[in-house]
Amino acid sequence: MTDAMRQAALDYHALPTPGKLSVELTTPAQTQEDLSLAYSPGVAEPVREIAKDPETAYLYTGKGNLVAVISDGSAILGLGNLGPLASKPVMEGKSLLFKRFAGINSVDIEVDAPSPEQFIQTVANIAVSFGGINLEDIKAPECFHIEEALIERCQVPVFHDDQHGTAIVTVAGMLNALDIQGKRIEDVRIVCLGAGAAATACCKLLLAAGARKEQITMLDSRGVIHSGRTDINAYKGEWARDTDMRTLDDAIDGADVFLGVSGPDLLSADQLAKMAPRPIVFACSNPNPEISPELAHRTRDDLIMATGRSDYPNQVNNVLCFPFIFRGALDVRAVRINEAMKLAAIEALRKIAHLPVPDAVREGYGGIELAFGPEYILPKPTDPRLLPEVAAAVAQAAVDSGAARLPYPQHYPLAPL
Ligand SMILES: NC(=O)C1=CN([C@@H]2O[C@H](COP(=O)(O)OP(=O)(O)OC[C@H]3O[C@@H](n4cnc5c(N)ncnc54)[C@H](OP(=O)(O)O)[C@@H]3O)[C@@H](O)[C@H]2O)C=CC1
Ligand SMILES: CC(=O)C(=O)O
Ligand SMILES: [Mg+2]
Repeated sequence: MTDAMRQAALDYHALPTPGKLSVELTTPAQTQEDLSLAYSPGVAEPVREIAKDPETAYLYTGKGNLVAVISDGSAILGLGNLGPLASKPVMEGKSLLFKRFAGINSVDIEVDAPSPEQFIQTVANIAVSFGGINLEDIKAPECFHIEEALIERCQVPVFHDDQHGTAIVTVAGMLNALDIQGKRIEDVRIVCLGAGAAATACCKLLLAAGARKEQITMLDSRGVIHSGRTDINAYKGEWARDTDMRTLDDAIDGADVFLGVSGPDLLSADQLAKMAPRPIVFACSNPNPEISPELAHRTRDDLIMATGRSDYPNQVNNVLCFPFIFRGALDVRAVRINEAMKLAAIEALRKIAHLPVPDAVREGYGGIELAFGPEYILPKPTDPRLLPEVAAAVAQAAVDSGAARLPYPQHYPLAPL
């Protein structure tokens, strides 16, 4: 990042007021009468109603359109465990994206918890305030138990975005990229660099989409996850292969797909050069990918290259999922976000990428041509069709799969924001 860009990023966060969010009122609060309705004595009436019937909280409070973005700061982007306070800009950023793209009110909550159990207890204790819980940037393996426990304990959808949001967008982009490269998911050899939250969920969902487990080689910071390893936890153990490969150098030879969800600059030009013809490289580590697009394109001209960033073509980033999957889930008051809802989101994302791109979207990206192909495998986050299409697909899947507590919304399809 240039010095000018770094300063612009800091200024963006500092000005015109520190941070990226504020709270606004939705009801009048000017007169004595307003105050006696908003606060004492009027506020006692909805209190009594909610005490009698908790469902009325969705009628008398903002709960139904409020998602908490919650982190312990243990895996902030690809920057590592920098603690809860340092994660706040990212969590505010996720809240910004919820509001901007799906009209969902969101608050960021950074939890300084000395143990996963205390984190779980803290989130479970406050979950009643929200329509949904978006867990963010919590490292593996703790994130798996944390999410499972919270799904069990909370009455509202709990979704670890780095696992499932990332996996949904990755699979949608991968299926489209494979089509362009003329390859079938059943046939391709996949190398996944990283064995944490994002990697595990992406590989699971790739399997659900048709990939074959024996064709996936996963690596952590110590190399290939193989059956001889005695230093791996049970989550990694699920991916252990009976193989002589030990390093990325070994694994990448002849691979069709590189999925990077690990850290910066870990795939070299030589390694990329050894991949099969027409390879697919998703270098998704943020802010710096496993290989820079410049180097990748200099190295070979037959690849499809994607990163997690907004400033290159093919952004594979969970922003394409979490605002819209929560919109659909909230609007049918889903009790959970299940596999059917994830698959519906994948299909909706894939489909939009095939449609002509609205001029307004192109203008926001410097007026460049955008059409389905190697440089455009997924819609841009600003595409106004994401909200109506993905939310509708998710809501319908929730209804059909029994996760919804309300019928398919009469006010759907939603108007673009
Ligand atoms: N584009 C997107 O939408 C998203 C991108 N990401 C990116 O994915 C990365 C991982 O995030 P997440 O899964 O949440 O974090 P986790 O902490 O859960 O996992 C990180 C994984 O990366 C591995 N790793 C670290 N360094 C290396 C290395 N040198 N070689 C191989 N593997 C390495 C770790 O290995 P070990 O297990 O040995 O410690 C671990 O398995 C981040 O860079 C993040 O920005 C994440 C979510 C969404
Ligand atoms: C995009 C995102 O959630 C991450 O890099 O962690
Ligand atoms: Mg994240």
